[in-house]
Amino acid sequence: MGTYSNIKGLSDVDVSGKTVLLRVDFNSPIDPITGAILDDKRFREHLYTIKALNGAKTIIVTHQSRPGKKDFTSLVSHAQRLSELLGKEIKFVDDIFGSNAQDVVKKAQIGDVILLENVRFNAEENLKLSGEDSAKTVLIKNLARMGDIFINDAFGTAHRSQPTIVGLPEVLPAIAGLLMEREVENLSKVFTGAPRPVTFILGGTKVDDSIDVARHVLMNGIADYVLAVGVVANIFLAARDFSIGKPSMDLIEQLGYTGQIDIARDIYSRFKEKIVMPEDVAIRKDGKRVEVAIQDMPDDCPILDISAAGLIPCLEIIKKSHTVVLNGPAGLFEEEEFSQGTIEIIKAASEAEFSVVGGGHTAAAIEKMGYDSRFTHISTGGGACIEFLTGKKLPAIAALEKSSQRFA
Ligand SMILES: Nc1ncnc2c1ncn2[C@@H]1O[C@H](COP(=O)(O)OP(=O)(O)O)[C@@H](O)[C@H]1O
Ligand SMILES: O=C(OP(=O)(O)O)[C@H](O)COP(=O)(O)O
Repeated sequence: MGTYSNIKGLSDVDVSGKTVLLRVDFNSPIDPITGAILDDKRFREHLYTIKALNGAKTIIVTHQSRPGKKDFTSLVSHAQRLSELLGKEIKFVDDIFGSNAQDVVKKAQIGDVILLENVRFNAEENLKLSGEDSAKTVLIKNLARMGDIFINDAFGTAHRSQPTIVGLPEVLPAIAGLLMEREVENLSKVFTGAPRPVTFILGGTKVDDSIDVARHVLMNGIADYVLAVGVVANIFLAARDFSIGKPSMDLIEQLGYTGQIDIARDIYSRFKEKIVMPEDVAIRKDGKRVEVAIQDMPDDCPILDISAAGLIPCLEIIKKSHTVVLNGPAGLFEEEEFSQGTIEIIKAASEAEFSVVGGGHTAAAIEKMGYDSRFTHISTGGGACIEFLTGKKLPAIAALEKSSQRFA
């Protein structure tokens, strides 16, 4: 499979006539009252793999949310949405591996698609386990009995060392699905072979992950520039001893990222010439958007966007970049008054020869603008994408590599 030659894909293995266990990530935002699926991007992205399995019996394994959360639900609506998108009936079973599920699988015909119940309804799936320990679980032993081959297409869950992700490849020959392949190929191209200059735009609120990515890509010569925006920019501004105002400092503290300021200071001291951030910002003052230079920042207002003047150096960097990796919005874009920076950055990033996007909020902002097709790749992963970009080998990928050696 391209740069990951140790992993097999659908072009390497003939699955026709087989019973395939397909792990996808249909975890989606849902209406807490009606249970309706509010965004079906992940469904649409998995369709290519599901359609490619037309010559097999397909058993889909997925999760929705996790125990304790309001959107931890059954997959009835998911089955409905998948049927609509696929244009054929999906057999939903309100069971994971019990006799009911085993029965439906036994009776299924080639071309049938079965969706099992939310796999996180089984307590074992919520454990963080090694591949070996996962293989010993009741869940994996029983799921494995139902299929001939395992296909992992769940890139969004690739950073979780959970039984269906790392255990099924231990006990069944495992390959990557088409979405997993596309994600891994595009995201690894960011590290090697991407046209330079390469710029990472890191925003949003996941500061610890973003700082990790910045460190990895700067230390390893992967990025020519890091453009910090959103709360990540506020951290770097604070690290440079600018006063960012009490509300923005309070938010950093609430998010538990105060310690990241020192880490940002260290990175900035080493890579000053490569790290850019807006030094002119938009704040909320007396309920309205006001633009100020960071030196004139009042102490009682939050920084919520980049100002028009602050955008100029940011857009300059993006315009001269041939590769742009965009992860996290540049401000409180949900409020129109503070969406300008995010919109302008998305517009500029979409012009790059090679453009990769991570993060649910960022992808949603792009989709709302109707700009999706202008990007080379919009990842279906939030946590998985950012962890991949920190240079770590994701558990799902390590498990697929191991499986292709074991079942060579
Ligand atoms: N300066 C800011 N102050 C407060 N919130 C911000 C700021 N910049 C961005 N945000 C918020 O960050 C959130 C998204 O962050 P994150 O979850 O990290 O993005 P993604 O889902 O794309 O990875 C949005 O809700 C946005 O309003
Ligand atoms: O949506 C997901 O992660 P994401 O919100 O980081 O993209 C995945 O389905 C993983 O879910 P989890 O974070 O509950 O393990």
